[in-house]
Amino acid sequence: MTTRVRPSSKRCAVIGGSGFLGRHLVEKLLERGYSVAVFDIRQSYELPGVTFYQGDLCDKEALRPALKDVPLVFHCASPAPASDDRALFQRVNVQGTRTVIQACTELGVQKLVLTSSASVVYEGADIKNGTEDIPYAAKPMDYYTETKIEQEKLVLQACDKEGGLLTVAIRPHGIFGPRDPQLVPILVDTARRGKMKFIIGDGTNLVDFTFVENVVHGHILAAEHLRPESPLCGKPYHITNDEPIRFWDFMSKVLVGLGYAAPRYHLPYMLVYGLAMLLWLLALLLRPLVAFKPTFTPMRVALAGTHHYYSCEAAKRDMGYKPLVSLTEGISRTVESYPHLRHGAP
Ligand SMILES: NC(=O)C1=CN([C@@H]2O[C@H](COP(=O)(O)OP(=O)(O)OC[C@H]3O[C@@H](n4cnc5c(N)ncnc54)[C@H](O)[C@@H]3O)[C@@H](O)[C@H]2O)C=CC1
Ligand SMILES: CC(C)CCC[C@@H](C)[C@H]1CC[C@H]2C3=C(CC[C@]12C)[C@@]1(C)CCC(=O)C[C@@H]1CC3
Repeated sequence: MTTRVRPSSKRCAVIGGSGFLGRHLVEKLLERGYSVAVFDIRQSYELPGVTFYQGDLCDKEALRPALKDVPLVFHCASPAPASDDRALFQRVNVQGTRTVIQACTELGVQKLVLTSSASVVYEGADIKNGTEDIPYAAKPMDYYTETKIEQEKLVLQACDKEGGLLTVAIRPHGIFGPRDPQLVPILVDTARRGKMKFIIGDGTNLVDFTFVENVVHGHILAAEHLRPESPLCGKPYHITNDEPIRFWDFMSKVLVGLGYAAPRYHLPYMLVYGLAMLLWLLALLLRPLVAFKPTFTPMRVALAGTHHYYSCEAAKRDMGYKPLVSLTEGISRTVESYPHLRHGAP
């Protein structure tokens, strides 16, 4: 007779746990008494209570030891959204997620919490207080979004209430906070190159930016409320700060907090969007000869010039979600965490 070890309910695995969100999630899980297995293609830190497994999530054999005897798995790995490598996105976000689901099923994992993205419904037009029933983007604006849609569908369809794997997807938007590798660093780099003088459009567009600890809180609540009888099974949930802010006010607060000037001069949205499209095409055509990556991609220009904020009422109703850190507090903690990016820092 073979005896299966009953997994401790305070054990979990975080795929992508070396990343920005993943590490914040791991730290909070440890605080809450979980022991954590981190699976990632790279190891970026060491912490007591964490066992690291280094490997590619597309490789089921590599995944197995990390997910063995673990009842709860968080999947928050993805290639960086700024990449334009379509094959990589397909391989990791789509094929890799299939592999994760198979491994979870074979190993008897009970719950899988996916980090999806609110951008799965965004295609460049305004979204105001968007709810989870908005259809997926019919024309995703980039490969990242295209594959996040496929990934979310795969995970939600894998939900099996009859004793199998339970799944839920968290859709954060505009995550920011200490150690974020993209939003603040890209913003500061653009400012240092003298390109953050302009406001794209009239500057009144409202957007969600979500402090990383609130995103973590949403993930843990989702995991703890996911049961066969709960409404969470097979559903996506927006997790935001519930404080939409003008895109350009947020950018200005971060820039000014770090000692840079706030953008002042307005440029027409359609003009900048057209230029971004042109640059993107040029980069594509010239790729065999020269590699250049425009800062102002069509996706970024659209995000900077349209409304995109989402309702988190469903998360409040079904899992008792409430943001723990306000936008003002989140911005000030973020700014303080980047002394090396301050204006004039060596
Ligand atoms: N940063 C943001 O504003 C938003 C992020 N998200 C989602 O949140 C999740 C986490 O994003 P971040 O922490 O910002 O990114 P990140 O780049 O800091 O972390 C992603 C992690 O995934 C790992 N990874 C990538 N490919 C892998 C592979 N083949 N095998 C194993 N590990 C692999 C990376 O090494 C990295 O540690 C992603 O799923 C992303 O789509 C969703 C909405 C907004
Ligand atoms: C150059 C400037 C116009 C903009 C600089 C800031 C941007 C780098 C960020 C502003 C909104 C951010 C954002 C994302 C990445 C970084 C920004 C474009 C995501 C695309 C990250 C992945 C997601 O799932 C959605 C995010 C939306 C907001």
